[in-house]
Amino acid sequence: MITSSAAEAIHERGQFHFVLAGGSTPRGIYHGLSAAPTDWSAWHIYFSDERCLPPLDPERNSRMAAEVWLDRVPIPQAQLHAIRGELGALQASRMYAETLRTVGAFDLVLLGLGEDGHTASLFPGHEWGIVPGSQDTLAVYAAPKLPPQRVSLSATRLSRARQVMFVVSGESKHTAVAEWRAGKNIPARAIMPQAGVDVLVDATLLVPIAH
Ligand SMILES: O=C1O[C@H](COP(=O)(O)O)[C@@H](O)[C@H](O)[C@H]1O
Repeated sequence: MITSSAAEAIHERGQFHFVLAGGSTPRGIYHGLSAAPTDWSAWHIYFSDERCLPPLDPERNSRMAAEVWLDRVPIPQAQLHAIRGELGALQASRMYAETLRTVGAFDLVLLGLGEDGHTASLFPGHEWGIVPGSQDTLAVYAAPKLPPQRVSLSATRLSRARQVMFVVSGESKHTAVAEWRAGKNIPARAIMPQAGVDVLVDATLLVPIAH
């Protein structure tokens, strides 16, 4: 699905602007991508969120993607747009807003889902950036999942995309998926691209949810 989305974007516009989910769920997907037959010179990589930790910290979203995929393929360095989380939430979010200033709609946004319904670093009870004209990036403090300081793309910016795909895996996500299906206003629901979203769940989440 990712490679076909890339092929279509490259065929139509000569470039593929792809936003990555963080966390552990997409690890296997990224690893698989490292062997994909594609024109890597056309790929532009962004991150949906980042944790404010040193660049080589194993909990950094950019670190995981680099280890299993990005360090193994010839995407030009200037097209790899990491969020500089090591600079702290405010400075890193301002710098990333500047990075995104000239970038139009993303071709594909990949997102995960946390146990509490968060996506990227948009957490329940925090700012999600949903009102029209919201900033592209948010500095996040006191996140309920460590580390407390993060940077996130806003829901508005994540929704400016031709395609948005959620990947959700693990029984611990049952409640969040059930709440989402039931129409509860969890952060994932705030991602509303014109074309709607695709949600890929693993088999453990397809069984009926017991009440
Ligand atoms: O903290 C985060 O959590 C979510 C979900 O992560 P997962 O490990 O349960 O897959 C992730 O989508 C987000 O990018 C990340 O920073």
